[in-house]
Amino acid sequence: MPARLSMPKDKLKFVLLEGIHPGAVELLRRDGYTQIETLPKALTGDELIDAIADAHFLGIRSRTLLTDAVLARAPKLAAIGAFCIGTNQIDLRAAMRRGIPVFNAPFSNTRSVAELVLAEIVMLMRGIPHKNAALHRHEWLKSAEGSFEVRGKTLGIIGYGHIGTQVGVLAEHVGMRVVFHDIVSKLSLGNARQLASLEEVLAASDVVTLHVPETAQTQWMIGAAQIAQMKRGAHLINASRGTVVDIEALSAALEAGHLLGAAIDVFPEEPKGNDTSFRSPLTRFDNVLLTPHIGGSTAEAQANIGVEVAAKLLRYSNNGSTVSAVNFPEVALPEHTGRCRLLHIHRNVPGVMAAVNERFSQAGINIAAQYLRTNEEVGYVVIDVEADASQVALEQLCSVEGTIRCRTLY
Ligand SMILES: NC(=O)c1ccc[n+]([C@@H]2O[C@H](COP(=O)([O-])OP(=O)(O)OC[C@H]3O[C@@H](n4cnc5c(N)ncnc54)[C@H](O)[C@@H]3O)[C@@H](O)[C@H]2O)c1
Ligand SMILES: O=C(O)CC[C@@H](O)C(=O)O
Repeated sequence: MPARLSMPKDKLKFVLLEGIHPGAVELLRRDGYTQIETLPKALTGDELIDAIADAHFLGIRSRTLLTDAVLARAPKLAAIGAFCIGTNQIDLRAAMRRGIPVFNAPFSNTRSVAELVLAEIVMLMRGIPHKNAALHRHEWLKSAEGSFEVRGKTLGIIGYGHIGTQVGVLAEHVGMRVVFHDIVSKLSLGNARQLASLEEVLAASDVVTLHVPETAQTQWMIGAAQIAQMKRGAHLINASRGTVVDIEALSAALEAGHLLGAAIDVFPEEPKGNDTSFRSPLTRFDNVLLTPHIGGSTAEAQANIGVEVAAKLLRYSNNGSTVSAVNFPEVALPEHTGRCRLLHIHRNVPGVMAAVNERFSQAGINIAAQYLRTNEEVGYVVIDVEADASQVALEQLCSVEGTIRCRTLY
């Protein structure tokens, strides 16, 4: 039996920004969704608000800022797909309070970032950025000065999560010693060692690479004091978030020769798209390898992310499942063939579920199945009823005090 949604699939609008992989569009179309708007870049201000005003599903990457004020202007928004790992660009709590689950791709580009970082370690240790820049200016710098093998050197990883662990494994394969710092006690892979503090890792490493998320704690966590704790002649790599490193402090350390080089993929201010120019104090340094936030931008990663996140949005739209949502109670759901499925998102306050069940009972509606998950603020209940009861059931549900959102799938 084909799915009957609260709105037919061809009335539900997807808006996909920031050049999301065409595989996502293909998957949505194959599932019967026809209203899919795509844009190659991020939007801000009125342009963003206009684009999402009547969207039911929104797909973004790292450059679209979704604040509570922006979400308030998207009253129909049912879910957000972050087609990347980081979700710091979204006010996750505000989205949750508005009944909007957010889905991401927690590891589809992990390997791509790790491979880039491994390559950067080798490039930096050999002084390649500097020599490459010189050759482009017709200067011949054939010299072994400042050029080292990575074998036997120490790599310090800050943030030993999905990416950090992969980087550590790859680095050990080329003979590096790996130490790391994480706020959580972690299982070390290979011979990696968790040191007692950030300071110890900074002091022990020939190359320091950052793989923390953007949080209040990680904002500017590498400043002048931390760089001073690094060995003279060490290298710094940042492919995490631009707000983790104080760029002025990094520039000063490069200027003073305290650091021999750096590879930076992420910046405090990044252009919204490829038609915008890039400015940074780091462009003046030959020994800094600059990349335009492409750690995760490989054909493989983008194709996988496109399909992974689109599939999560489809599952929520068609089935109600919130499994792997980053900001929402997770409800895993079986198929509901032959029945009508109602989704009810409510404030998690006493009496809501009692009111739901009482109303169904008074209206003589039999509940075939009920699934409930809550967190400290929000409850998400999914109720299956016989198809002929769907309209009455939806009316009953939507009028319960504390309701944030409700809709019917069948
Ligand atoms: N450059 C790119 O294109 C690119 C691609 C993917 C991800 N990223 C960034 O990399 C980040 C890390 O990705 P991941 O998949 O490894 O995330 P993850 O959540 O698997 O790992 C992050 C690790 O950092 C640790 N951590 C958190 N706060 C810390 C702190 N204050 N000090 C030390 N450790 C801390 C966590 O405990 C965790 O182990 C993402 O959040 C994203 O911002 C960038
Ligand atoms: O593709 C992007 O814009 C972000 C990539 C990366 O920073 C991520 O968080 O996955």
